[in-house]
Amino acid sequence: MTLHSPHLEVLADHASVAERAAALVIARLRGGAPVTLGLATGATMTPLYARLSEACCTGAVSFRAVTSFNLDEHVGVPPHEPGSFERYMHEHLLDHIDMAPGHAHLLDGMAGDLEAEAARYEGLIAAAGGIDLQLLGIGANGHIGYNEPGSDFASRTRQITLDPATRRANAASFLKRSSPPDRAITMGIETILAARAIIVIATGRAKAKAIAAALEGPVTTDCPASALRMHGDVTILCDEEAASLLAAFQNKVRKTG
Ligand SMILES: O=P(O)(O)OC[C@H]1O[C@](O)(CO)[C@@H](O)[C@@H]1O
Repeated sequence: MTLHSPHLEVLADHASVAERAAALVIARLRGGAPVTLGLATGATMTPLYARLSEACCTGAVSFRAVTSFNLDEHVGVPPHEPGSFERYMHEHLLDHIDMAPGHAHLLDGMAGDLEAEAARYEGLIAAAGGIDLQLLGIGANGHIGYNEPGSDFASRTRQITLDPATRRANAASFLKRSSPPDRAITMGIETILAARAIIVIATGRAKAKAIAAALEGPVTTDCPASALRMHGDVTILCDEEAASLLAAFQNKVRKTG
């Protein structure tokens, strides 16, 4: 197995990380050639999507030639309900940009046959020629998409049972339910690693352990994000809190401090 060192950028705070990520996405879309994006959800992504929406509004970027595939969706949560990733995507990005109708693909967590839904999605990604640029967040337990610890690095899109820690982290998004959903459908780790380039964004102290394990710990299914070191084109954008447990960051701070 060949391992790579992701390109790491540590920025002051969440706003600077979102600004930098937006600049990278906008640079990729400039010129108007067709681009297939992989999209993530979650609190980390919200300021990035706000900047991309704003940039589209002012004409600084267009999504007309973009096709997108979202990473994951909760099972059994209808699209209109709070906590649905489909609802999140409409609220934060899709309703504010000029993407062509039908070009934004989302997993259907309400599908009766989730295996067929996963196969449909993999087929659509393949038919689109694969993903050019995948945006990723990271869970506090190191998950990417909803590939929880223990997920096979050779996994493709499938149904997964969420960790109790992930369900606790999700609780605030599902206040109208007696408990957050226990299952999701997610692109697999191999599906994610098939993207031609990947940008990971991580902010806040709660992500520091996962970032340190992903970049400096062993490459192991115990930390799904460590699989990113098997990919040759990964950029990690962190704020100082998320980078705080990285030896590489601590050494730099010691030298410049
Ligand atoms: O940005 P958050 O809300 O901390 O979530 C972290 C990651 O976990 C997920 O919720 C699971 O896919 C992603 O949407 C997100 O990138």
